[in-house]
Amino acid sequence: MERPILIDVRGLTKRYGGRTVVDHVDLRVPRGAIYGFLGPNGSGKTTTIRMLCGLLTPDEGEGTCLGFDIRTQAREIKRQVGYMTQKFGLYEDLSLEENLDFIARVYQVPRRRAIVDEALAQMGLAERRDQLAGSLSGGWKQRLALAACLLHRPQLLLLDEPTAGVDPYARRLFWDHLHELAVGGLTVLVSTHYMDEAARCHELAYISYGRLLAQGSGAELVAQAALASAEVEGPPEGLAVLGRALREDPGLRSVAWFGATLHVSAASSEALDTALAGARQLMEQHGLRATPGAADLEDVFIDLMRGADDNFAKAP
Ligand SMILES: Nc1ncnc2c1ncn2[C@@H]1O[C@H](COP(=O)(O)OP(=O)(O)OP(=O)(O)O)[C@@H](O)[C@H]1O
Repeated sequence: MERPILIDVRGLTKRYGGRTVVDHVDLRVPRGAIYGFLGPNGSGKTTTIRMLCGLLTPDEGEGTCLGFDIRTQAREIKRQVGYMTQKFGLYEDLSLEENLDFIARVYQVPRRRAIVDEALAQMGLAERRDQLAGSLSGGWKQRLALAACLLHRPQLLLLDEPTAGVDPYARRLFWDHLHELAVGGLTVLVSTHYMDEAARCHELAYISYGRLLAQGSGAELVAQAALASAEVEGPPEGLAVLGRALREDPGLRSVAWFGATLHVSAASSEALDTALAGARQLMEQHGLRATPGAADLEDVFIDLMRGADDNFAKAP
């Protein structure tokens, strides 16, 4: 069964001082989706997310979020949105329970005490309820922040780089929790720079210089990009020499160390073969071997980033 569309917008555009920072973006997000926004710093991810949920009015474009008009019904949308910003916005010198209780009061959450208890239990924070928020590690702070923005039972959750600087295990727990919430019908828009997080999203949008360059599931984006890849193995000194040589080759899209191997990708298998054939002598000299590899999301995003046209630079 097709899931209902929760966000449906067309032509979203935002300009600041003559610069178009979001440029005619179209998006459809189904209910219960975890939708990831990727793109370089300053590419317009946060601005797009804020326009989608009524926090910012677009200069052009139209559409609905949660069935409400993003231009005229922003107030109704905001009531049903939970927003977790990049900075920890809770009170460090209040306990976990006091923080949640305070937020619940601000939102006038009914059955406040029961809801706060439930939130502490759900996030595995109950045992730490009396601990000061300022004494939590990064991963626990993120969990507390997530608990806080869910207290008023939003339909849509906006997460702006929610786990920056958090260790992989805490990140995994955080994401497992997001998936459980999504199964329950919550829709999540999340911006991230982490490839492992991108891979955990149901759908992705890649934005560069305000333009939506690619959209789809991780597997679809990898297939659409149709990059050809190879892994080169051998002595590290040889790989370093080869890496420097291949980075000068305009036929290649990326050359990067993956552990003890060099990962090379190109727009087509012909381009990859040509580049490796050109380096054959160097590879033989250093005892290096190339085997076919698989392009991944990181290759696709690096490729999109390098191919993007800097329309910001062209602004008057
Ligand atoms: N209120 C504002 N006034 C002027 N320029 C702004 C304003 N808000 C954002 N911008 C500019 O718009 C562009 C897009 O910013 P945005 O925060 O949406 O990018 P982002 O992709 O979320 O970046 P990051 O990954 O660094 O968080 C940037 O160049 C930024 O400087």
